[in-house]
Amino acid sequence: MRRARRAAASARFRARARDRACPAARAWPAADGFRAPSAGAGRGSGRSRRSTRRLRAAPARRPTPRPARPAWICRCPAGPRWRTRGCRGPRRRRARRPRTRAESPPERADAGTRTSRDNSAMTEPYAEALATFDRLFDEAAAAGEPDRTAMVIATAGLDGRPAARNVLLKAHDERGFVFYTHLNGRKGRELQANPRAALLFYWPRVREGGVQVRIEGAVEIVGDAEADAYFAGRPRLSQLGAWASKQSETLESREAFEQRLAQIEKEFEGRDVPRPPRWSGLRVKPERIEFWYAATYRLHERHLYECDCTGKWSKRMLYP
Ligand SMILES: Cc1cc2nc3c(=O)[nH]c(=O)nc-3n(C[C@H](O)[C@H](O)[C@H](O)COP(=O)(O)O)c2cc1C
Ligand code: PXP
Repeated sequence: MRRARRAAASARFRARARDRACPAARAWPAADGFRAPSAGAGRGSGRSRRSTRRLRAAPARRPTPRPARPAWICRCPAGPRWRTRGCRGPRRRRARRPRTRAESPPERADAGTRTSRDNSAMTEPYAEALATFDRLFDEAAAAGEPDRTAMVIATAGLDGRPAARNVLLKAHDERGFVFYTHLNGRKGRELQANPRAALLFYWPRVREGGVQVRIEGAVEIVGDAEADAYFAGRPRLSQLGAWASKQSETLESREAFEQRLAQIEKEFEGRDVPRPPRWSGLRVKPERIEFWYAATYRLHERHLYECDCTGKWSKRMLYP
């Protein structure tokens, strides 16, 4: 009896400690896993979290696992508590642009994935880096890059083994660079354990010989409202696919996936498809942004913007 009371008190203490911890870490939804909507589960348009929950077969609820101690120092206000003290395809003729980096970005209605901009919240070099990204992003569209939003994201779990794969940039602003994925997949699991990532864009058609952009930073999950809004705008089949895919798990056969998809299609027939609870957006909050401009004879130009541990941004050039 006394042991049970002690265990309950200790669980409460752990939960309080977790709630005080880094918001980036605590915001991950419970890893209670993907559950296909069960037969006879909740009906109705069902966008709310509550109805989403009803769609899942009732699993034994496990508490949100406390993320393993990240091997980095969190800079958020709550962070200190977590510190562990520790020639490239057909060439198109393009008008030559002067390579002035500091000009302001063109204002365009079709600003791609760009969302808000609030210079007041940014220190000057960071604002300049984001403006440069915006300008190059526009140039990538004008130059006919097949998909300027494709970026490689590199992660490493606690075993330190790096892994890289492509994802699509869906939003970017001063808060960071957002993509969407399954949180249960390899990248999702690695980022939960070690919420840091590196992003890489390569636009070979931009400027004279191509541009590379490297972004590194901490990763946080986007809010439910933001993820719901993005998910609601996806094609229905993509929405159903998000339910059907147990991303990164072994798939016995393509038929098994198709059957699963058909079953889920039936389940949601005649109603909206809610966002699966473990499918969401992840935002990489830049701490380093490097622009690499190709030059002949490998005499490239590299401009690095970085943030120190006090949040102050600076800029310097690097040898190629
Ligand atoms: C161009 C391209 C874009 C992709 N975009 C995404 C994406 O936005 N989200 C995603 O989860 N997977 C995307 N994928 C698939 C991933 O590269 C990867 O195969 C998948 O996310 C599983 O990765 P993981 O096992 O490391 O979690 C994309 C693949 C390509 C080739
Ligand atoms: C598995 C997966 N999820 C999400 C995305 C994000 O893109 P979209 O929302 O446009 O499907 C992609 C893009 O390839 C993807 O492959």
